[in-house]
Amino acid sequence: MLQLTKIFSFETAHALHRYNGKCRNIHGHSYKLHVTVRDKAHQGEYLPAPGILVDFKDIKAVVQSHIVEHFDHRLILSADYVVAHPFCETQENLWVWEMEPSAENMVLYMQKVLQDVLPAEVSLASLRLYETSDSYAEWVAPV
Ligand SMILES: Nc1nc2c(c(=O)[nH]1)N=C([C@H](O)[C@H](O)COP(=O)(O)OP(=O)(O)OP(=O)(O)O)CN2
Ligand SMILES: [Zn+2]
Repeated sequence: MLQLTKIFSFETAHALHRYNGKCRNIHGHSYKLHVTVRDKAHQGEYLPAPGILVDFKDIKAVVQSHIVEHFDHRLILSADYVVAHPFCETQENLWVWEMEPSAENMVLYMQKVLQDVLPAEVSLASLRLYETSDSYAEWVAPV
């Protein structure tokens, strides 16, 4: 199986409603997102000129416009969190979600967005979202 991965970075603030610990308060992360795509039909043969499955630039353009530009320098909170902390509503960069903005839910959201917009030659194989250097959530396509 042939796969390609492109790595993205963005800064986002969030808080986890009802979390028992410091992450219940608004704080930020420098997220790293690893987007891996795979050939839909590759059988192991060399690729004809120019020898590429899909241009890294095309993956970059899609992920930048559909993910990074929406998440970068935003504050993401659940509707439940905002109800419990109404002062947050005044934040210009606020993005209210129906679910909690955990690493798990963020990666699931990204999968739903990206599955429909990637170049036709490839499908989404996995998404790995690093919240810190040693913590990540990952979605992996069923084989
Ligand atoms: N399963 C999850 N657990 C946690 C999430 C999450 O999204 N999914 N999120 C958080 C906090 O938002 C944040 O990521 C925690 O940051 P930090 O405290 O820096 O991370 P560590 O707990 O690894 O830091 P230590 O310094 O090792 O305590 C929490 N959990
Ligand atoms: Zn956090």
